[in-house]
Amino acid sequence: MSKPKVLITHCEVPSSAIDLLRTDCDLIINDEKPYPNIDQIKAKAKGVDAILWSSKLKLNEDVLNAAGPQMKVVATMSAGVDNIDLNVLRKNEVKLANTPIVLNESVADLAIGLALAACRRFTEGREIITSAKWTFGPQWFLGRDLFQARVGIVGFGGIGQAIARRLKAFDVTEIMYSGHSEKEEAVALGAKLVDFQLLCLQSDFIFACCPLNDETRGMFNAKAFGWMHKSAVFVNVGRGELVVQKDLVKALQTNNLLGAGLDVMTPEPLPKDHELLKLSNCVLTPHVASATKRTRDAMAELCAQNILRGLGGEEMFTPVP
Ligand SMILES: O=CC(=O)O
Repeated sequence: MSKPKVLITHCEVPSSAIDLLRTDCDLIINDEKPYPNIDQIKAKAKGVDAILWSSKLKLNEDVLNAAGPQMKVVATMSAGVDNIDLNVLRKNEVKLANTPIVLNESVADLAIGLALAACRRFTEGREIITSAKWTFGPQWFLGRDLFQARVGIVGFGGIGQAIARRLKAFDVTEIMYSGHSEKEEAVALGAKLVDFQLLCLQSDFIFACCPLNDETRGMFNAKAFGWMHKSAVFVNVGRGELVVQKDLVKALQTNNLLGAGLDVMTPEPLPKDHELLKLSNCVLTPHVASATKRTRDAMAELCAQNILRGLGGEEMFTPVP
């Protein structure tokens, strides 16, 4: 019996995942560097039974059509599925799995890193050194503490909770979160459900880590930044489109926020002359919150296991409903 064909959309998917798939599947691996475009992916997708999708590109009807009706399983190497047309997958009875949970700790680490980098003014500090403006004074270059701060977490899923666990070690005064319903896990973390406006009004640090969907797109807009106080720090490890970016730029330019730490932005990659890069009170990382060796290996292996289970007709470990 012939083996199922699996397309791996990026040649740098960790080898431990490739090894898991290799025995039972014929693999087609995209080898374009640094990453393939959609036409290159579509060309290789023809006739495959499953795809390990390691790409920020849109997985839509075109891709499914290019693959053909036999294609029944997609495993995306990401927690977010906002680049995947879920309706089209559903309509074509294609099973989808993502990689939640395994990346929570790495993303939470980076979120805390960005919060500290923003509140202690890392970007500005480096600029001061490189422009030979380093001086000294008891009031010079003051930042704010995460210690004893009030913190708001928007999106209290696995990542939000991992951030909250780290915040306990910083002795924060209060952890608030917003969302649709009270989370059981919040009790042990001493986190309190509040509405989004109150969270913005009362938090010294605001962490955005919710999924991007029609409800959350653009929720951090001029109004929300207006609710935040001038000494607040905004951190985004969710998706750039959660934010109306021009409103954030304005809030930072006018010092209506102390600072921002962003792992995600719009567009990605960000052009090198973008406004965000001109702001001393903004710390940026290039969408790498899950980019540690351990986590990327775990994400890839989970994708491989999901593909094997999906192709074998078993329940996948982390199906997207
Ligand atoms: O952004 C990264 C992810 O969704 O895993």
